[in-house]
Amino acid sequence: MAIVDHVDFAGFMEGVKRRNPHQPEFVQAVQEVAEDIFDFIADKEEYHEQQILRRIAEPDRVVSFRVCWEDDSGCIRVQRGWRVQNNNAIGPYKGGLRFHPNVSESVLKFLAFEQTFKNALTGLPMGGGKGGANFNPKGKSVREIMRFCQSFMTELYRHIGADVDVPAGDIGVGAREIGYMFGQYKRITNHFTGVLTGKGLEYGGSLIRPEATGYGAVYFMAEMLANRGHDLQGKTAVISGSGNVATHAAEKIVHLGGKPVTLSDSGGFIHDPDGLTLEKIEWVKQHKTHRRGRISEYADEFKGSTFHEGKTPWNVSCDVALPCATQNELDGEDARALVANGCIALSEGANMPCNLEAVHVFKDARIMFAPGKAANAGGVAVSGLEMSQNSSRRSWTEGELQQMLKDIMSGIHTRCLTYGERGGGYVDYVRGANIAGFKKVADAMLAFGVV
Ligand SMILES: NC(=O)C1=CN([C@@H]2O[C@H](COP(=O)(O)OP(=O)(O)OC[C@H]3O[C@@H](n4cnc5c(N)ncnc54)[C@H](O)[C@@H]3O)[C@@H](O)[C@H]2O)C=CC1
Ligand SMILES: O=C(O)CCC(=O)C(=O)O
Repeated sequence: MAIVDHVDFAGFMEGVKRRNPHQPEFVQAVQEVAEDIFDFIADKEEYHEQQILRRIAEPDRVVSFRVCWEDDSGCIRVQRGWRVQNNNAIGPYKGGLRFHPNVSESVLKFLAFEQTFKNALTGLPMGGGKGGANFNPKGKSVREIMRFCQSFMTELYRHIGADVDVPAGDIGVGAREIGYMFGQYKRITNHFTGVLTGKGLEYGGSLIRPEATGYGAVYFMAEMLANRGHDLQGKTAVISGSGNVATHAAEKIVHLGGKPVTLSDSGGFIHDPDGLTLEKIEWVKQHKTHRRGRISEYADEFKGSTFHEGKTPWNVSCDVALPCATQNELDGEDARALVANGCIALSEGANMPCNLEAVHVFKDARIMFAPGKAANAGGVAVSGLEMSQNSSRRSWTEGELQQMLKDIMSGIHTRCLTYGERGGGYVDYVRGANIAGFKKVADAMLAFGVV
């Protein structure tokens, strides 16, 4: 007879905090999931007996390594790199790489943990991982970026592989950085395999991967609205960030008849009451990816818009909101302001942009709230499709991929409904996403026994 450790939610979280001291982001991500899972597994003995949640909340491994590189003045710089391989129960580890000064083991563990549930929700066979370095690309020359990427891959290459772990981009890592890293992987190993996604189209990349996360977050928003008899036509959207996810979310809002009115970066936000058009969004894309400029310059370029230094856009009145910058960028006070100003739906383009208090405010107000693990899964889903195209040595057309992305986002929405419907038309998407993602990974783990 097995000894079943029926630890309660408080005891479980106490253990997570004790085992992961000084890792607030990781503890926050585990708590958000555990709040729902404890309720779900209350009468499911095998999940307790096999300690499934405890095992998912302990990464399979965390690899940390030194990254040395030489700057343009000949000085040697030393950074720390990581790859967190959280769980590969349903497929090879999969998740992005982040280069940002605030990257830490805690941030990457939270992202790899979230990624495990997100990837399961897509319905594709991908486990969860995440990596990166505390490297600040801001102000670095192109040569410095290249040397850093090469040095990073010189260590990372031994831990990854097309059937082992397949990284991609995230904050600070776009097509340029993926190119430098793929080139270095190929040079070291002499293997041309689908070891990274987000690659250029010339060397194995997939159409619509750059657009997929932002478009997917808006498709998910449209699914939630449709479920309550609404659509995006004529809706004002407040968006944060001005990178890959934010600009493509703004673009899709325009395609679907909505009006995005804000974007932001770490310096502040711009407000354009007339709405960002496709031309204005293209200017932002060029400004950020090629000129590497600040969002404040938008207000100099486009009459009628204003820049708000050091502020976030959550006090601007809107119908829908898409936080697409970074974790914990929206707190309880911001959430109350959004609800008071008439926001009816929020879709998290970024990973964990809303803190726990904000999530509770949205749930209490019963607005439509899509957590990142459901809403921003379009990016990793198209990465999964890039892996399929690489393995089968073929390329799907843009039309085929657009349809697959839409179908995947719609499938995620349906999976959320299965466990999230709470009566009276209200759907708790956080609960729905957590339980649907957990169940798939947990059932695979049960099949493997104690490993
Ligand atoms: N790129 C992808 O496919 C996916 C990205 N995500 C998440 O979306 C978010 C944005 O990622 P990307 O757009 O890819 O990165 P990016 O590097 O293209 O853009 C990041 C944006 O966030 C802004 N930002 C960074 N720190 C900030 C801060 N402290 N305050 C305000 N703004 C800040 C930057 O100025 C930039 O506009 C991240 O949370 C990322 O993990 C999630 C799923 C997939
Ligand atoms: O495409 C991928 O593998 C990475 C996506 C990612 O990092 C994320 O979903 O947060």
